[in-house]
Amino acid sequence: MTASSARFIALIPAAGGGSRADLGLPKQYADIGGRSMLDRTLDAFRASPLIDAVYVVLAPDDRRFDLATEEVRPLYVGGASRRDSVLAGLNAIAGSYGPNDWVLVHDAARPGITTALIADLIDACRDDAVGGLLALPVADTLKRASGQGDEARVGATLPRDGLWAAQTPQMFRLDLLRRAYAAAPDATDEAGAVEAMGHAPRLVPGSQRNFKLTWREDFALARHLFANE
Ligand SMILES: Nc1ccn([C@@H]2O[C@H](COP(=O)(O)OP(=O)(O)OP(=O)(O)O)[C@@H](O)[C@H]2O)c(=O)n1
Ligand SMILES: C[C@](O)(CO)[C@H](O)COP(=O)(O)O
Repeated sequence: MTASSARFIALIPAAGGGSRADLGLPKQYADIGGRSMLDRTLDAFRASPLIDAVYVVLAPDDRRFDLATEEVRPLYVGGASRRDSVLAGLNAIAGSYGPNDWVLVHDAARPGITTALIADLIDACRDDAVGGLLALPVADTLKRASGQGDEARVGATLPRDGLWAAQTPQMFRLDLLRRAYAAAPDATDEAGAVEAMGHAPRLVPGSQRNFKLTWREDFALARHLFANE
């Protein structure tokens, strides 16, 4: 298969427990304007003409997933960490694709993703030797804390020049990403694992609407932003 005929596969890790949001259910199933966050996140991938297949990585004991349409294929192989879930998903699909097919890994917890952002990432990376990710330049002044909780104080102000906040999707070739994650048990994103192999992933401007819903208040904001979409 030539680089230009490589396929584009979406892999959506959705096997987390949502402990920081503390909503009483895994946050991917939290309601945003009448539909679950996971259903909303999948919209852009189902609608993208560039995406050949969409997989969702679920916890092995997940009984809530009910979106089993032909467009979305569930993989009940989630693990203890995001990295474990993504690697298990990659291993589950590896027999069906070639080593040079592209995998776009996207958090179920980022329902603001759009077909336009997916196209931006693919356009920027499809001819790249490594791959890349959506990200945003850091806009706030950064403080390193000394102490925790009520005792937290500023220990230092850090230079933010050149710093970007990583979003998803993160897009890498299937074989490279499997090897990278297998060698990086503590990686918190795909790019980090690939960087540890000595590569420099491409940074592609994302969007503030593609924020990750982590805390309870993030869901109130998402309902305000996305309920009419
Ligand atoms: N063991 C895990 C942990 C996380 N994820 C997924 O990875 C994405 C980003 O993770 P995060 O926002 O940290 O979700 P949770 O792990 O659910 O949240 P928390 O860390 O607050 O428990 C989410 O779509 C989440 O479902 C996963 O598939 N498997
Ligand atoms: C992958 C990610 O969304 C990039 O910002 C982020 O690293 C996930 O972090 P989490 O701690 O698993 O939420």
